[in-house]
Amino acid sequence: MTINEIVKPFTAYFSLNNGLSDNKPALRRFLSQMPGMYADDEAFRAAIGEGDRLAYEFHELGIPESDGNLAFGTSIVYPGKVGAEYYMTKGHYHNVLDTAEVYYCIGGHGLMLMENPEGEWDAQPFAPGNAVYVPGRYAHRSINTGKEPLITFYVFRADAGHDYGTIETKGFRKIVVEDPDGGHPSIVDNPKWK
Ligand SMILES: O=P(O)(O)OC[C@H]1O[C@H](O)[C@H](O)[C@@H](O)[C@@H]1O
Ligand SMILES: [Fe+2]
Repeated sequence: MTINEIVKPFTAYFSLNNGLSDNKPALRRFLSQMPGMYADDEAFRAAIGEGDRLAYEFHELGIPESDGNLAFGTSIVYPGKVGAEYYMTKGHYHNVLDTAEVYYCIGGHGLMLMENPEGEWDAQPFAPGNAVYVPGRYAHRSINTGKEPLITFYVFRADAGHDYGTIETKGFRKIVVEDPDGGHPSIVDNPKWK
């Protein structure tokens, strides 16, 4: 570790009400930044046509990406759907594939959808108080299946990096859609999965 990578003790504030921090501006992801990621292209075009929507935002504090450091912050996925598919993050693998991550749910309801290159997949429930463990080798995507913002606090080793390309190309095996009878979330095969 070089001298400018030494982090001094500090405290960051994240609101328990909306997940936002005043330490650093959040990085915002609008629907238009996720072309092709939702299953229903027509519904996606229609959604963008009505004016772009903020799908999620997250705080990345800029901790040096070196071994021994921890990256942490909040992620806020807003309620909404593209067609029947709930708003979600892009999702990613870690560049250092065997890096795990913990997400602690502060507010809202949803699912953490995961899959690994071995073909296993899983979905764990986000509800206030739940800490979801994402093991190494699992790509992960947060999905808001509720009516309130889904707010999570995450921690992972800072040198893990993000691999977005694999998911952008292949997609996840599963998608989470609102069931037409009853409005409950259901996990179904992704018709676009490659
Ligand atoms: O990176 P995305 O898949 O777009 O998700 C947004 C963010 O979600 C979480 O907060 C992760 O811990 C971040 O590392 C990630 O960048
Ligand atoms: Fe991650």
